[in-house]
Amino acid sequence: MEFKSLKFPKEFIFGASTAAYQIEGGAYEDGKGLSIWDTFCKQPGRILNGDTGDEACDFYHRYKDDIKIMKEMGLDSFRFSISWPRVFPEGTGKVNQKGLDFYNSLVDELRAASIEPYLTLNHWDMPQSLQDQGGWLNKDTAKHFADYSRFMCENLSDRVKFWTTHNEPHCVASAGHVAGIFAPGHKDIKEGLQVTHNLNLAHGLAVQAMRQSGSAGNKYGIVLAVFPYYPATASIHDHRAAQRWDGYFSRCFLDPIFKGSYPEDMVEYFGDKFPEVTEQELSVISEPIDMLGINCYFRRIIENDPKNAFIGGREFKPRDAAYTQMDWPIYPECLFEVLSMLDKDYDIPELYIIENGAAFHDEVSPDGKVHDARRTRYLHAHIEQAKRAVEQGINLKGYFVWSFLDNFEWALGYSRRFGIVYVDYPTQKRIVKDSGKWYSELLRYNQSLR
Ligand SMILES: CO[C@H](O)c1c[n+]2c([nH]1)[C@H](O)[C@@H](O)[C@H](O)[C@H]2CO
Repeated sequence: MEFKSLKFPKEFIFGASTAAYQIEGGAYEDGKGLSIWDTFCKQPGRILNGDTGDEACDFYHRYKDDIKIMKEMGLDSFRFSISWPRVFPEGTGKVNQKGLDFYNSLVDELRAASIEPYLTLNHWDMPQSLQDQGGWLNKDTAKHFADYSRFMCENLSDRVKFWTTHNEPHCVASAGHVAGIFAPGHKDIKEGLQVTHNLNLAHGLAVQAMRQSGSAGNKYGIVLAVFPYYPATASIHDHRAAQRWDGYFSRCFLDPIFKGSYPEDMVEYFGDKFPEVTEQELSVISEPIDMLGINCYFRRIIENDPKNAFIGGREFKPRDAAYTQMDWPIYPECLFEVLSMLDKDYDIPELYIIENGAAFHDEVSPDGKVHDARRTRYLHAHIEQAKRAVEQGINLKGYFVWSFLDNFEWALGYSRRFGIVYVDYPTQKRIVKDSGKWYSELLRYNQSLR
């Protein structure tokens, strides 16, 4: 029985993750306002093949049928995000009732299927109207985010227990404001660091706001991408470069949230580009949270690169590794190593793996099935590492695969498939891949032991 080595505690939950802009579609429907990704996709050259999230997986219309698939698979939980401009077309002020109705119905359908909703409030698709007022560079946006978070909590927290503020704020700050490859497409290091701080502030304000209005027993947190960082060689320059990547991409979020201060080495490294930070703001950012969601797909091997003006390093790709279609090295131990580091260095009540998965070239075979054996092997190997962490006493409470559906992969459009369910975009037909069937068997095995 292959699953004996994947036996988890009874309360451990298995789920699948998605995000609004990547699956919903309905981008201009029923009163939804523009998001910065709606705008970004319309800018020539931004997205591969000129793809957009206009229709995506049409989840906005097909969610009831998709939830039937989730139930048949035996998902314990479904992680999704709220499209802020679908509920607040201008980001603040007037509510779009049809947008709120959609999320109320989504949550009702999930609960009726005995699937635990796991919610993220900001998965990058912020309202364009707030971007027009400076977006995350404007500290008022942090307050608007807290008001939006409070509103959603008031309306859904009788049925939604798990609330996370941001998904990967580092991505919004670095890819969106330094590298310029994600919305809003800015390229300014000082701006990116200010956005880093403002996102942390928005997180803290939102947790405080939700705690005041949400139901007792709710769990509040954030989803961060955390990787193990390795130097490409034994040279001190590569070691320092790896430390800088870990310093910015992990600790410039983990430390203010869990320790109430930014890492001194990073404040020193960025010098006058680092934003002004007050003790009062740090007190808000470090508002205690109940859980941390982790996105971890691989390890990052870093070599020194003075030409990288932001962080002074670049990723090294060893030839002896296997790679996914994202050119990410396959290294299952990344999960155990990240969870062990977090358990050692931070005081975190509960940990969840919110995203882990792989893109491979998938095809529908003549038998009408999708035989994605590499994805099954990837999931098996990584879930084994999650089990290893649980056996070491690390307080890991759940694992969510990225993703439930093939979906819009940001600047790469629809060219990458991460789903355990295949989406034939021209027809929107769903096909549960072999990896989805394997994952379902794993869930059923663990449920049989409860
Ligand atoms: C480099 O891995 C990151 O942690 C990461 C990978 N991913 C993510 N973050 C995002 O949260 C998702 O929206 C992406 O679709 C998904 C797949 O690219």
